[in-house]
Amino acid sequence: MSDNLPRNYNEYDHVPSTSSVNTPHSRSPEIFNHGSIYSLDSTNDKTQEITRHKSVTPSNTAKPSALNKKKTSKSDLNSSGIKVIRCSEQSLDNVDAAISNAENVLKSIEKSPIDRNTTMFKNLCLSENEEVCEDIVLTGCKKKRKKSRDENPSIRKYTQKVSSRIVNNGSSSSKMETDMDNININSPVDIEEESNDSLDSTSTTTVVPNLVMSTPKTKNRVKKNSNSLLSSNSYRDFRLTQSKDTASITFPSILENCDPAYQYIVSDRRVQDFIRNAKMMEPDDEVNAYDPTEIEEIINDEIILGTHYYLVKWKKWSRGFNTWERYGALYNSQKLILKYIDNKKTDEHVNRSKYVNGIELMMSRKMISMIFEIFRTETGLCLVGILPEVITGVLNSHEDGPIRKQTLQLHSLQNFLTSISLGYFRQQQLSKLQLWEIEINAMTKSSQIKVVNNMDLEGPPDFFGYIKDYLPQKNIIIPDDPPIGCSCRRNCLSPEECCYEMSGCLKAYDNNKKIVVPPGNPVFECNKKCICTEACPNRVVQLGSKVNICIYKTSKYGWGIKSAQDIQKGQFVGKYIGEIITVKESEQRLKKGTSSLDNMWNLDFDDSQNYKYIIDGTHFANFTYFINHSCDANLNVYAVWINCLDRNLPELALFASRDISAGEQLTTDYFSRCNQDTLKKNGTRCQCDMKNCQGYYF
Ligand SMILES: C[S@@+](CC[C@H](N)C(=O)[O-])C[C@H]1O[C@@H](n2cnc3c(N)ncnc32)[C@H](O)[C@@H]1O
Repeated sequence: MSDNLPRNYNEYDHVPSTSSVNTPHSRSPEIFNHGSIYSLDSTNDKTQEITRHKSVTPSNTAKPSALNKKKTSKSDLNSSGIKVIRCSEQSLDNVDAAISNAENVLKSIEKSPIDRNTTMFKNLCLSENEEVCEDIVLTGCKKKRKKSRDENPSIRKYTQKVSSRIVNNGSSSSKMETDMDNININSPVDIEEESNDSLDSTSTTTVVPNLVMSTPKTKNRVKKNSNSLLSSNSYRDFRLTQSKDTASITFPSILENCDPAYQYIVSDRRVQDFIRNAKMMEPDDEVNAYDPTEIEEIINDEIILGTHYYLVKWKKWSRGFNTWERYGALYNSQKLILKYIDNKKTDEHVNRSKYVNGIELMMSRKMISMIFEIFRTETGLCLVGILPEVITGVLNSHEDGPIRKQTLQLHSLQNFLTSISLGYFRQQQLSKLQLWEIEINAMTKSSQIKVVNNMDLEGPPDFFGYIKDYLPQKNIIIPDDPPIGCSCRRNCLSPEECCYEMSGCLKAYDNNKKIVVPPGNPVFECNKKCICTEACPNRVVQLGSKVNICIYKTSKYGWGIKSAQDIQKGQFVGKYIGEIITVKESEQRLKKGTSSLDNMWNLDFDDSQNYKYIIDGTHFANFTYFINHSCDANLNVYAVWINCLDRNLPELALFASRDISAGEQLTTDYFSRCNQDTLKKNGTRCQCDMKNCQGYYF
């Protein structure tokens, strides 16, 4: 989103608006005219829980895992603190096999760079890594003191250390101990396989109400092939058993969740040297220099063997994927280099220490892309499995033999190790995505959300706080006490004067809870003062979405969402939420550039001139944050009132505008929510590729 930061803040009238969905025939609900509603002395006591994702912290990634530390005796350590395993004859055979396989891979890359045959990588796998993978186990329920709502911070920061995240409150119980003991997180290889599972739409909708997640204190080795928390199945089981209790789950740190072989490789100084030298093999390619618009910042430089390298932070790639690039590859990015040099003069120390996390990829982005292509398969990305002792053998082997052979070996090794390193990063990425998925699902009541990135190595989006309800600015109160409700018979199936009628509006839903009124009609659901139950057809948005969705990386415009099941026309899909801020505050945020226009909606359903509030989803939102624009969108937006009857504070609900098949991307029409007059002047190029694509959106 960083490239789409606000344009001139005077374009403020582009902020998505709900007024545009208000048809000329619809009118403000009568209930709005009861002045008393607006002077209700209700307080907004909704303390909601928020998880905030941040990218992995330098200290997390730089530290060797506890796992390795435990297994390594002092005498085994070499200068880099890594256990060195002497090669047996068999290992040396493996070494030869490794090198010849690496060479085959190299040849295949050269011959057919687009060939994504997985067997190349299967060949590269010298042995199954099951034996060396430490499975990580959930430690089972520890009786935790119940936390009151007041104790819970309203905004919690998510770090990869996963420090004590309270997902919900409740009483503790010993029942959990037995249930939880069977839940574990499998090896990364298992995770990779499971990451491509599709969501089962028939899965349970039971919520995890009381869950405390914490950093690992103990780690047990568990049986191979045991259930993985990270698989959809065990996750569902887990959710089913924990309905009333407080559970303690020990999460592995990201590093610990990686195959030790990978950790071993990327932290070995000699391996780093190999990879570093691999850069020297690339041509100094000024013709194909990178497009500077892809680069966010240059953050470090180093001279290696007489060649000047720059550490590049790429737009839309997290810092873990900073790469070292030769000057030639940055030929068109002179301005960025100058800017870096300028910054360096003024703030060298901060600049240098800011991003360095010890395991930056010591290779160019081109090399990453090339090797990354080999990892990619039809169904996702595959990984290399390898034993640490094999790597040791490979590393040691190049020291003997004739020079020509050594050179060849070195060449193969460089590529081989680069591939392995990428596998390591893939593991890290998958772990991060899975942890984020768990966090999101713990906050999502009735549906399941899957997170998938098979496009590149990026982890969860940075700086994104996941919330489940509006987050009002400090001085804004969202009333939660409607003055009136209906008393229709048969759960409103025989309406006398149902809520929508009292409000002078149309009946929005049919008896199957599908929306039937066109966009622009206000929706009045039954509220807490009504006598009807949840089965009432006029209670839909308030019960939460039942649609399983997948947040995934698209090939064209970053993250998006797609349906993980078939959706029927009129079905409720989700609420657009974010911070509720005043118009003035939104102007300031846009001016300062701290919020993005792309993520703002005016709450101007009732009055497009004098509305008070804006939803700002830039920093806090739910999955709807990722909805992309399409000129042929399949979701419509409606303003819905439930327990808050303030005309300025409707909920924004998304409903399917047609039948949608599983796997289809879910989109809205950004046009429908902004001032059409100035569109062309300020439009952003649209890449929806629909037949009716207008070529741009606001
Ligand atoms: C509300 S965000 C949607 C999530 C976003 N794709 C992401 O990765 O965070 C809107 C941004 O997505 C991208 N986007 C959405 N729809 C698009 C479209 N039809 N064509 C091009 N870019 C689009 C633009 O970068 C836009 O600023």
